[in-house]
Amino acid sequence: MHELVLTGKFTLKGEVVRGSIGIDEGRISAIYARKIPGEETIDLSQYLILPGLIDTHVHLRDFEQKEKETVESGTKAALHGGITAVLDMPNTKPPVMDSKTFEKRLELFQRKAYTDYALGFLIRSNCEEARKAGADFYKAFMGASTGGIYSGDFEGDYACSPGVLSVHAEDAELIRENPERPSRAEEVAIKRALESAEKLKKPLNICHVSTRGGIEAILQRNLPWVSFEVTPHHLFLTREDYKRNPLLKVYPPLRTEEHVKALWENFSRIPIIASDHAPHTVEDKEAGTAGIPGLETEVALLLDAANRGIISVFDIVKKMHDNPVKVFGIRGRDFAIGNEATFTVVDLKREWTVKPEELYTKAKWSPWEGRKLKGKVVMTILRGRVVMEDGEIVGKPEGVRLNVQRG
Ligand SMILES: NC(=O)N[C@@H](CC(=O)O)C(=O)O
Ligand SMILES: [Zn+2]
Ligand SMILES: [Zn+2]
Repeated sequence: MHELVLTGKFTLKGEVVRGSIGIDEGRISAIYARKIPGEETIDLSQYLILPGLIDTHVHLRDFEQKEKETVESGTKAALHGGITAVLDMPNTKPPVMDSKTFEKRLELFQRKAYTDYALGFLIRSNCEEARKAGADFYKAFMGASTGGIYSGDFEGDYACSPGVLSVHAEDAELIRENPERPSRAEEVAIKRALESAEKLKKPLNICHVSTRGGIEAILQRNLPWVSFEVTPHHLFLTREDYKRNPLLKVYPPLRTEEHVKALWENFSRIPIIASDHAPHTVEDKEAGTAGIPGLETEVALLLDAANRGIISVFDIVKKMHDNPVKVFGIRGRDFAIGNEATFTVVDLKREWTVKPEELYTKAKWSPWEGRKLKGKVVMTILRGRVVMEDGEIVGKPEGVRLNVQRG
């Protein structure tokens, strides 16, 4: 008799299977295409059980920017949005650029994280410290974004990275000369990053790709050790939305229809969808800071797109679970016997309207305020424990550090 049994439909190797998942001590102990007895059974037959989704690009701020977001508020927002693990970006205040600050951030997450987590380290001519920190992944900026830190020698920083390097690819010179950050600032930076990747043959993950030239350059080069992310805002919004709502200022900027079309033309070859959850207070946004919150809407936007037939639920699993696991070397998270019983449960039929007051993020605004979406995350399960149900966070901060192959 299993401690817990989930009954319902779940995705398994590209199929939707109706059956039961047996869970013991937080791990998957059985997967059956029929009902099985359990001390406790949760009937999820109306829903679809996905492997615990992972967001590889979030800014949880905290430290000296608690008013923008804290690890607590940001990871609660993640659970609310069906995200079971976050990769935390190091452009914090102070930035995570030395091993002491890295240790401090690790200790903060151990106390406050409601989701599992992997922590980043910002590389900029600090190779020694990067090695000492033993971070879960590394981050470099080729041009200034929030926090203003960027590499003087990107290739040198990339060469030094002890693990997977995520990169913000906008050319420093071009964005200095053109503050509106034209698409060529991204395209030039991506091409330069690909030159370095060709030479160094080390894992590189290009963040928030937003342009035709950018995505086509990566796909043409087709280097197996280069992956990339696309955000929901660059898929579902355009420059026209920004003209109507200045809060939608973000780096890289929202693009014209032409670029958005290129992302959709190549959608099947996008490895990772990540939110780039970049919370700022409304005051800061009105003062012109760049960044868009996305943790609590990203999965629902994709479910809504699945209901409209433009993507499939398997795309969500591939781009928010399977590929993040592969690219960042995350262990123990695959949907298989013996692995962690961590799931994102969705109701594909649920229609709802995005309301700022229902958000857990401190950034109490969303580009999709008032938007009616079909598809919602209804439950998040972490190692066999229900931690979010129908919008309520019912767990405690029991997130753990992801087991990644460390640099
Ligand atoms: N994307 C943004 O516009 N801002 C991000 C930084 C980043 O991802 O470049 C932030 O931290 O605010
Ligand atoms: Zn960035
Ligand atoms: Zn970012």
